[in-house]
Amino acid sequence: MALEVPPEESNRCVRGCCRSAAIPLHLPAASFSLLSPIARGSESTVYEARLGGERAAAKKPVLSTSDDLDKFHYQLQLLCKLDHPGLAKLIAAHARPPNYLMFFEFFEPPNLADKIHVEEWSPSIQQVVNIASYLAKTLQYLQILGIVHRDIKPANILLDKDLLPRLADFGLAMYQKDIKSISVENWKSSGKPTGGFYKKNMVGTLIYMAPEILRKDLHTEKSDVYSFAISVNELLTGVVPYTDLRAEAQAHTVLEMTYTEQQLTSAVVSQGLRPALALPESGSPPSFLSLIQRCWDPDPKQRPSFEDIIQELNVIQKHLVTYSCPPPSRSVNMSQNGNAEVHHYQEALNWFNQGELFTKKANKLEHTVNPWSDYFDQSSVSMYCPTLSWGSFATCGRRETMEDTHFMLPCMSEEKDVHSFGIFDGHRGAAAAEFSVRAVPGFLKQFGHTSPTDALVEAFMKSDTAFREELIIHQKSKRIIQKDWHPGCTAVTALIVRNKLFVANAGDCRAILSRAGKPFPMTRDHVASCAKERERVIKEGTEVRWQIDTWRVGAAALQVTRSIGDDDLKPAVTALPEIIETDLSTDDEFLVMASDGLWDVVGNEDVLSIIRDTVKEPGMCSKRLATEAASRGSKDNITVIVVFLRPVSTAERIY
Ligand SMILES: Nc1ncnc2c1ncn2[C@@H]1O[C@H](COP(=O)(O)OP(=O)(O)OP(=O)(O)O)[C@@H](O)[C@H]1O
Ligand SMILES: [Mn+2]
Ligand SMILES: [Mn+2]
Repeated sequence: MALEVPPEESNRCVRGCCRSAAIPLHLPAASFSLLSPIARGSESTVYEARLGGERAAAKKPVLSTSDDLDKFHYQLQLLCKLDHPGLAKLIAAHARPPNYLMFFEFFEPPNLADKIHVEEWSPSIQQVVNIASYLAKTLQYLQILGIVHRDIKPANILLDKDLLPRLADFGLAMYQKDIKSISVENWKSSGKPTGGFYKKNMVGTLIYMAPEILRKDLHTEKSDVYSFAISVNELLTGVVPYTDLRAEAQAHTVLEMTYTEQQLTSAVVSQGLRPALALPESGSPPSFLSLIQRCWDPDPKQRPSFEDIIQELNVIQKHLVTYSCPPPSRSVNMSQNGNAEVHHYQEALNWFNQGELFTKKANKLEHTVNPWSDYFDQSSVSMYCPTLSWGSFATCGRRETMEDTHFMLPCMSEEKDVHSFGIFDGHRGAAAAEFSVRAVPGFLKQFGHTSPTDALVEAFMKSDTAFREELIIHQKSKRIIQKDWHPGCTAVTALIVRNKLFVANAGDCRAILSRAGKPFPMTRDHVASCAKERERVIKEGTEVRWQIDTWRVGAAALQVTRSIGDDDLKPAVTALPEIIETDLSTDDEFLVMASDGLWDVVGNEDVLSIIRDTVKEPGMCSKRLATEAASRGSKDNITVIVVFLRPVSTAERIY
């Protein structure tokens, strides 16, 4: 049932200052009923209401002084002028004594603040960017009308069915022209923590206030830009601003003292304190993080406008779409099908192709047909010969994008006794992992005339340099817009030559052998929490700091200490692999290689016993391990390769 709107001349508030042609301003009492309260604020109570048979939200302000009444009329006038899909729309009002009420479109709770902190919703990067972009468009609409909102925070952002943001609470909104000077006192009176989430001694809205406001300067749309950035970062980190601070000196002081408003104010104003920015490892593109930082610049003039923000977010959105999840297990058997399978990954820059091209470009002449064929003494007839079967499984897991890649290159030589398998776990995008999955095996083949160890070292080092050079070329040619983008990947590669197994590792992927029924590690994790690695990185001139929960390397706060790519952290975060070599014997049942998505939640012993309980088919075993990791709560991409090293009996295969 539609609400009837009286003719415009008579559709006015009691004072006559608020008018509308579309929104009824003095509803008959019988047309609405207030149900239960949704929220009780310092200045109003919001009720769920029925209005003309529809659900609505009714905001009933606390009106104790004539000043409050003036504000009500100001707000109503302003709301009558607004119509935008990003707003919680005013649908009716009752602007006559004794009942002053505003009715809004109803949005199912929770609001964005409760969604993050009560429901503990952790949105994907795409969702965060979408919300930010939508919100920026709404704020640009307000800015064009000359309106500043002045109370942007997650508690004032409602969510529609599609989880798109609807900006609410125009209690502090003003026309820019009406703003003379706003004192901190005005702000405080409106501030209210949402639920019990803010630290007791912290005033709600204070944490979203730009330094110039805290200094009692004028509020401009750039102050809204600041609050926008604080809110977006809160969404990205899931952390209420300033309740979790990095181990920086200034932050320490604030943490250890009782957090008073004045102290926070002065830290924000004079020391440039800001909430902890999301880590690049969370998967946030560096360009997104840099945008947030520029939006909370101390100087309002340096902050981008909403128009700039919208444009930058557009580019980021496009980039995120390009790196969406490729179908799992796509790269399986690529050695046999060659280029045929490459095309599934359509994008401006195909890093798979780039990696493959590079190895061809680098060495057209010499391509070892039978790598390592004469490296081993042919005469030893009694030499043990493992019988291989292999399989893999790769999944995005809970992540939106797939940044793991892997290759399986069984029987890489004609003599059928040379095999190679590799996993690459990308960070800061999938580019390095996609490049390396082609480059590493490509280079490996070329070094068949050297020792397997040298070949592995060369393959890693060459892939690393080639990738970083390629990235720079594309940055120069403007095919990549982001200057500060330094993707990388960890890498593990196994090379089996007859009875010898070599595993090269850089980073935190892992390979273990099941040897005589016990796990036999073939890799060591290269992470900053390992003292030896930490010392090495520091010696190479890059800083390692304890941040949030662990040791992290450099400004990028990387947890791994070796990788391919990560140009900004070279040479400390080296691509030089650590190689472990062993002779295979009848004791060796199988080899398991996986990205850290598995090892984070499933230990070495568990991996062995899970395989023992699974049908002896390597693909099934891989899938079982990945599924187990997902069910144990792994938040990462998961890639598993299982290689059986002994003939698997039919009986074992079935049971
Ligand atoms: N249209 C709506 N639909 C559903 N819930 C709403 C709606 N409008 C407001 N709410 C809920 O009521 C809460 C308070 O609303 P609002 O922010 O407008 O009131 P306020 O008194 O100005 O609050 P504050 O003290 O934050 O200034 C919101 O955080 C939201 O949870
Ligand atoms: Mn509010
Ligand atoms: Mn308010």
